Amino acid sequence: MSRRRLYRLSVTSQTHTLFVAHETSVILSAFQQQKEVRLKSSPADLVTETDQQVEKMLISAIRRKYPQHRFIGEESVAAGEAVELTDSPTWIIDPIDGTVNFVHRFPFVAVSIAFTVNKQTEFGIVYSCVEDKLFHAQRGRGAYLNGKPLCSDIHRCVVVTEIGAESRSITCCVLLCYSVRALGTAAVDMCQVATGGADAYYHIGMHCWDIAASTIIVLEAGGVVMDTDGSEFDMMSRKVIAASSSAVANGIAQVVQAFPCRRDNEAASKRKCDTQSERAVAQPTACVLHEL
Ligand SMILES: O=P(O)(O)OC(CO)CO
Ligand SMILES: [Mg+2]
Ligand SMILES: [Mg+2]
Repeated sequence: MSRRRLYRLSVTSQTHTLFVAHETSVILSAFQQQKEVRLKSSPADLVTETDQQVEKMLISAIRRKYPQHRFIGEESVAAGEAVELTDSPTWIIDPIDGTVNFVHRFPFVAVSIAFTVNKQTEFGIVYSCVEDKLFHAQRGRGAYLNGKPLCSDIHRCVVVTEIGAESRSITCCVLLCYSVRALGTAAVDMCQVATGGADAYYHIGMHCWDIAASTIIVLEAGGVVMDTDGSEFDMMSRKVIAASSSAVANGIAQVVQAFPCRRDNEAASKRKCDTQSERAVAQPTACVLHEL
């Protein structure tokens, strides 16, 4: 199957073409290779050369075309850039969503790209590279998987979330629903809701680059996105429920237990904890390396 996919997306009245083929071929060719792994904010927050390389490639390709646009990129933020979502056209990029999967060759890794103007998401792209599944949505124009329209018409009561250091509320949903799944990539988890493969996704602790693109894909597929407390979704809050209907989303909001979580756009000085961890453990761990 050809992995060269071409997007034609209308951005602020201009039609432009965005190739993601080259960037994703970099991920696929590195997928089976040995990787040098570094830790960021915690032992489960990994980064590889490929994450950094793909983010640089994407940003420089987009910047050549749109020099005035702004960027929020996961690895640029890890390198010290501030997270600032303004009214200016802004690209929110997660070069590899599912880096732990990528390191372990668990075949769910995605490139996630969202584009916002006036803080509103205009379009989102999630490319699940190994599956060769390309999700995209544009505001008001629907959501698509490999070019075919998506709708969220299925109620199978399967919920996706992620189980990690900051995922303290999983047990409440296990008791509530039929079954819980975790694919290791928030972007692909949420796209499962858009396809109807799962009824809902919820999480506290993901970042804007993990969920920005898949949020508009869920909405354009007919789904619902809200804060885990049932209030309006806030891209910077790091709290999200995505569901096939308001009833399902509200049901989850009623049982999710809140816990403190720093906003993405909190001042860098207040994110001291992450920075200290990065300095302390900037080398591979044995538990990761024995798999390589
Ligand atoms: O692999 P990443 O980009 O760190 O994202 C993880 C969550 O932090 C999976 O969604
Ligand atoms: Mg991510
Ligand atoms: Mg990532």
